Amino acid sequence: MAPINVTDINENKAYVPAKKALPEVETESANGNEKCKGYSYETLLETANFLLSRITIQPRIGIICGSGMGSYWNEGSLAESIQDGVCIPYEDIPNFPVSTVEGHHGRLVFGKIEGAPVVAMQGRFHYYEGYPLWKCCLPVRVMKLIGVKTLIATNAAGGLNPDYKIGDLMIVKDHINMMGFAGNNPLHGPNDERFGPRFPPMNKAYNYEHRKIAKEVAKELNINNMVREGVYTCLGGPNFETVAELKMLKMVGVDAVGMSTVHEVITARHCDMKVFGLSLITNECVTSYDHDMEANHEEVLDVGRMRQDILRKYVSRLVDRFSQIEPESP
Ligand SMILES: O=P(O)(O)O[C@H]1O[C@H](CO)[C@@H](O)[C@H]1O
Ligand SMILES: Nc1nc2[nH]cnc2c(=O)[nH]1
Repeated sequence: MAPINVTDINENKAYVPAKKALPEVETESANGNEKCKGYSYETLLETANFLLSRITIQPRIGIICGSGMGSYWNEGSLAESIQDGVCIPYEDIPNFPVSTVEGHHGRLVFGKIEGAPVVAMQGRFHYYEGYPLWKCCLPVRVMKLIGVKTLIATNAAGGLNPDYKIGDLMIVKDHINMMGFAGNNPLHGPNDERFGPRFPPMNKAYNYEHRKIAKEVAKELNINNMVREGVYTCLGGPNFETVAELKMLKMVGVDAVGMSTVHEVITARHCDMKVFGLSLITNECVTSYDHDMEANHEEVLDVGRMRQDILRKYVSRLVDRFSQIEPESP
C-alpha cells in the first residue's frame, strides 16, 4: 500500500505541524511525581508506513482477539480463518511492544474475512504485563493510521451477572472505566488533536447500529440463546477478584469483568473509530464465601477453545455485515 502522510487521517482536524518528531513525548503528570509518556504521531506514522509497505490490502475492520480467541493451538480460530493472510510478528514491527501472555500469539494478521479486508491482532497488550495504558493501546492508533474504521474488540471475561453461563457471549453495551476512576487513562498526557479532541465523549462508546446487527446475526445463526448484552469492566489484574470486590462490582451494574478492552475502546473512540465489543464468558465470578471454585487462566483458554467454532462463525458474519455499512472511500 502507498504510504500515508500526516494530513491523511481525520481530514476534518486541523493539521498542527510537529516542532520536532520525538519518538516519545514525555511530560510531568498532574501530580508531578511520575512521568507520562506516549509515542508521538510521527513515530506511529513510521509504524503505520512500515505495515503499509508490507501489505496489499486496505483493512477497514480491525479485530483484537481476546485470550483463547487468537488460538495458541494453531487451528480453527477466527485468526486462522483469515484468507490470504500475511502475518507480521510484533517483534518485527517498529515501536511495537511484544506479547507476554499465554494464549496471545503476538502478531498482526492481514487478510480477508468473507471477502472483507481486515487486520487482526493475535495477541493484545495488558497493563499487568507492565505496559502503561498508552502502550497497550498503541496498536489501535496504528490501525487508525492505516485506515481502519471499525474496531471489533473481543475479550475473555468472568460472568458476574447470575443469568450468564460459561460459554455465553456478551455484546458490550457499555463499560465502567475503573482504572480511570484512579486517574489511569490511555489519553493521560499531552493531547495531539490529529488523533482526537482533548475531552472525547464516551456515552456512545459501543456503536448502536453494530450492536443491533449483532443481535440480528445471533438470531440468524440461531445462537441468540447464548448471546447477551451487558456492561463490562476492566481491572488492572493480574490477580482475579476477591469476593468483596465482585460484590461491589455487581452493585454498580457490572455484568462481566476482565483486564482489557476499556482503554482500547477509549483510544479508538478518541480517534473516531466505530467500536463493537464482544466478551466470551469464560468463568463464573464467585460472589459467595462458601464456594470451592477458583478462577484460573487455563479455564479461560479452554473455554476459548471450546467456543472457537461459534466465535469464528459469529465474528465472520459480523465482519461481513459491518463491512457492508462501511463507506468505500477513505
Ligand atoms: O482480556 P483478554 O485479553 O481477552 O484476557 C482476559 O483473560 C486473562 C485472564 O485469564 C486476562 O488477560 C483477561 O484480560
Ligand atoms: N478480571 C478478570 N478477568 C478475567 N478474564 C477472564 N475471566 C476473568 C475474571 O473472572 N476476572
